[in-house]
Amino acid sequence: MIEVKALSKQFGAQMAVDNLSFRVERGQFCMLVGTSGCGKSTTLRMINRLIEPSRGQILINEQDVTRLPPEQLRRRIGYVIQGVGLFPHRSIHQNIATVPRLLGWKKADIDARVTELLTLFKLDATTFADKYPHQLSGGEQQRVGVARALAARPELLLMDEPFGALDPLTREHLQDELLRVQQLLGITIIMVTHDLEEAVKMADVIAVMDKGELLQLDSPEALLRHPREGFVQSLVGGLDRSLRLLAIKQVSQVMTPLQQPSASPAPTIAADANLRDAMALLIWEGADCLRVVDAAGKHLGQVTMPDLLQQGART
Ligand SMILES: Nc1ncnc2c1ncn2[C@@H]1O[C@H](COP(=O)(O)OP(=O)(O)OP(=O)(O)O)[C@@H](O)[C@H]1O
Repeated sequence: MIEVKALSKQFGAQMAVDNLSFRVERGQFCMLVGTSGCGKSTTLRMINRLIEPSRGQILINEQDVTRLPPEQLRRRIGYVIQGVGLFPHRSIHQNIATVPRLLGWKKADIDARVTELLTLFKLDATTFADKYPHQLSGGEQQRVGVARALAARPELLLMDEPFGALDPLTREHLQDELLRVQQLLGITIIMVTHDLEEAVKMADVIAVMDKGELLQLDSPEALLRHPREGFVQSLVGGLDRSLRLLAIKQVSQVMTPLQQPSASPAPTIAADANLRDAMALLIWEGADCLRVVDAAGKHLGQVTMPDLLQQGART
């Protein structure tokens, strides 16, 4: 869906991005990770032409967008940055309506879209539409920032450390929201983060960059199990690699049929919990088996300590 070919950006003598090539399919969530200054933001900003590439091509649906007028291109691409960048003197409604208005949508369509997006992000439309950004919490502002970026149904959403300034709980909550919305809308996302945890949790593919170059592009599991020697290995290869592997799978993916109930009933865990949480619960409860339940509390199966040890092991 989006393909970057031999993309480079030179600032004076410095190669901020050096001969970068990668492809992200429609509906995929791609994370760009790497240390500070490795060229992640520059890459993102070349895709929506806030920065002009020195060399290379960017194809969206096979069309070379480096030849399109930047304003026209940016209306097809949503962009969310850390700290949101909402217009302070415009209401939440006006903020979200920005691009649809530029595109000349009818008022009724704009109103309906604003309400739809606020509802999607669990913000009550009657309460929030007429508020101003300073009347919202950081987490609410960030949700509005994402809603605004999605307003005109862009084919691609670019996000530059969108949750970087939030406290850990709000951050986790918004990560879950974004994943839910992404799955619902099937939108393609490229997001920059310096947080490997966030990348592993959310991405279909992770692109690891260092000094302007792409070192590895892989699924979270492949990256954790087979990191390229050198920088990628030092980035992902800590002792907690096994726990990160557990964090990317859901309990429902590894559960087995429930055995006969034992004398002391096993603790329960939700089918959509991840395996790291299951491991934590087993340790905390001093148990060796958990019963897996759905949202209604119905028993679906079980996971055991040996199942989890196997999933987190080097293979
Ligand atoms: N407008 C500019 N003029 C000159 N150099 C720049 C400019 N923008 C970025 N750079 C340099 O290019 C390199 C890559 O910057 P970039 O912002 O893309 O890195 P990053 O990986 O996003 O870093 P961070 O995680 O700290 O945001 C850095 O060395 C930076 O100093």
